[in-house]
Amino acid sequence: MTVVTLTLNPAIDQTVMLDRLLRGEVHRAQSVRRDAGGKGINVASCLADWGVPVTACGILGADNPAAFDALFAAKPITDRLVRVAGETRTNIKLVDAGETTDINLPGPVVPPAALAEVERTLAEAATPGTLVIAAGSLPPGCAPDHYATLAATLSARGARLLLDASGVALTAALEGPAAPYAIKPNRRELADWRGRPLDRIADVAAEARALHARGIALVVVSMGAEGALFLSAEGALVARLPAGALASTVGAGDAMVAGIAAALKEGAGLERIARLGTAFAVAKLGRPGPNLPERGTVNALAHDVTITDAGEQA
Ligand SMILES: Nc1ncnc2c1ncn2[C@@H]1O[C@H](COP(=O)(O)OP(=O)(O)OP(=O)(O)O)[C@@H](O)[C@H]1O
Ligand SMILES: O=P(O)(O)OC[C@@]1(O)O[C@H](CO)[C@@H](O)[C@@H]1O
Repeated sequence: MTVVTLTLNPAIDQTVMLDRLLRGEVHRAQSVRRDAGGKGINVASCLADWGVPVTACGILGADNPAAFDALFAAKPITDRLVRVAGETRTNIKLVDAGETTDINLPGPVVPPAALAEVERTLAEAATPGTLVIAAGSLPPGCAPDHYATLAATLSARGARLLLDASGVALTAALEGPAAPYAIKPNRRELADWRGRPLDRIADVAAEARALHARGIALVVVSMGAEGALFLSAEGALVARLPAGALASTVGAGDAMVAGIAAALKEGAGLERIARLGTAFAVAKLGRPGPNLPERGTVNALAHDVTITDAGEQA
């Protein structure tokens, strides 16, 4: 199974470590780092660390590609990103006491010709049987139903879409004519879409079941420190693993998506998907940037994941 990521709104993540974040105050940062990012890029980076070669499609600003060029030189990621005039956005991540405050910029306007070029490269890469992981916000210039259209195109081509989106892009995809193969919203994104709080895990499971009934084969809802719910035709599980020291929570959800994709590539069932997704996420939490430790460490974490039946949750 070939794996392709689609990142239409990548970012350079500028992570600033602070002792304590105080609104309105002057802060002296402990340290700062810059990583090539954006959800699909982070997924590609984690998959590459696990040993899965991946093709990265999408958009990149032509004026500041250095961090991305370095990532693609260091890891087995085939760069099929379409260059557009201007800069890739820089997103600010303020980390204090393990908590992250995100300031995400809108990103540059993407011209229609560039989007058409992305469609061409994606059509070449997404042969039948391919898993396409579309992740992150849509840039200005992109139609809000872009992912909904993509779900239909890929399904007609015999490729599968794993979608990690939020807001109107997620709503359009969930309510469009073709269901994505899999989705990974976080709990808040799912609650925003549903228009009601999902305070109990039973509420999350009920929404996931309803989405599965609409044709989404695999529904994963990440819930931060509470773990994640995994639901498919095989059943509904909650997977949890306590994290050690948190280096940065940025991209934990993307690492989980990478773990899900790695398990799908193995042809795994729901429990292995839940174990590997959780292990990737927790492994990433211990490191800054979209990076995993070596395979043995991730496998040991996967072994330690606690799996419970979602029906047993309050
Ligand atoms: N503090 C934590 N302790 C243990 N596991 C965690 C913690 N934070 C995140 N995780 C793991 O990482 C997974 C993904 O985290 P989260 O739900 O925050 O995703 P997200 O909101 O999509 O993140 P992001 O957008 O930053 O990538 C969780 O389902 C859980 O398995
Ligand atoms: O603005 P979006 O596209 O929703 O999210 C972008 C982003 O926050 O997602 C990644 C973490 O998941 C970061 O690398 C990046 O800055």
